[in-house]
Amino acid sequence: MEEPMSASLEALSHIKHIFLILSGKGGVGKSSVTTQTALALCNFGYKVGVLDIDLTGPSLPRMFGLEGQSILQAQQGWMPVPIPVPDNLKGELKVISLGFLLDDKGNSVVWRGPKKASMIKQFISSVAWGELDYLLIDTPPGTGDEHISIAEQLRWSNPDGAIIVTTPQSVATADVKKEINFCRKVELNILGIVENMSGFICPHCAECTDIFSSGGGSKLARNYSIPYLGAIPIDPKFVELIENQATAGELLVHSYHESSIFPIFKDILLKLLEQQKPPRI
Ligand SMILES: Nc1ncnc2c1ncn2[C@@H]1O[C@H](COP(=O)(O)OP(=O)(O)OP(=O)(O)O)[C@@H](O)[C@H]1O
Ligand code: SF4
Repeated sequence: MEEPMSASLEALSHIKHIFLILSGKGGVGKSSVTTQTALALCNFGYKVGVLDIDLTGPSLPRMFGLEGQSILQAQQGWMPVPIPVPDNLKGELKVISLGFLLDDKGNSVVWRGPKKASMIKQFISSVAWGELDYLLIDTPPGTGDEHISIAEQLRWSNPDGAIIVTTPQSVATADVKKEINFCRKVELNILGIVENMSGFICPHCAECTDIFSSGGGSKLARNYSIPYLGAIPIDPKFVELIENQATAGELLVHSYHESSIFPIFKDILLKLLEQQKPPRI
């Protein structure tokens, strides 16, 4: 067995809980679920850090309305980009993403495995998060180099586990099962499955209608003996809130709690918190 990674352990030593967010396929809403988990936890008054290890397509700067921001290098390490939260929220939010380090902020990188591994190692060992209640790690789709690296980096850090995001259409595919098998292979606890884009919230009357099949997520969870955390419908208002940040400068964090998706997500979060391990510190 490898030696414990002391730099990683030290950097994460003031963090109570660590969640990873995984999906078998791209575009199922993994980054949206990461974003909503962070916002909902912040609404509950927690200190939250978000680490984006999707190196080839970092989308969190856009989701949080932070495009164009940069990471500062301080004596303690890389300083995460803080999100200004409204006064009525007691929580804190900060983000680290490769997107903040790229010269052309809209750009992405094409790196081989060792370079990705080295970047992830640096993200885990060199960020000065300070005290956090939760660190959320958004991963790329599938089970590639980034997943192997992060599992290795967190091996001695006792993360709470992974949230697996799927859609009703992709729930039956081999991709989700691969994700479950990956977690079992690297001994990463599975906190539960979230079914995203499950039904559609009408922007006129807020009625939720099932467009595709539903219930696949809960069936899959039952089959694999994994907790089912719940379903999030497609909410055009949520997309609008994300897009508005760029045009109106109205950050998602200020208006998320007013969206119809927030009460739904709050229930998912409560179920998720039931699955978490005792605090690491
Ligand atoms: N529940 C939802 N309601 C409305 N829009 C959603 C919902 N979930 C995700 N979306 C939208 O779908 C698009 C894809 O979502 P997202 O970027 O979160 O997926 P992803 O799985 O992280 O993709 P990738 O891993 O390929 O980057 C985004 O534009 C997002 O705003
Ligand atoms: S969902 Fe039904 S009630 Fe709502 S606007 Fe559409 S048609 Fe009308």
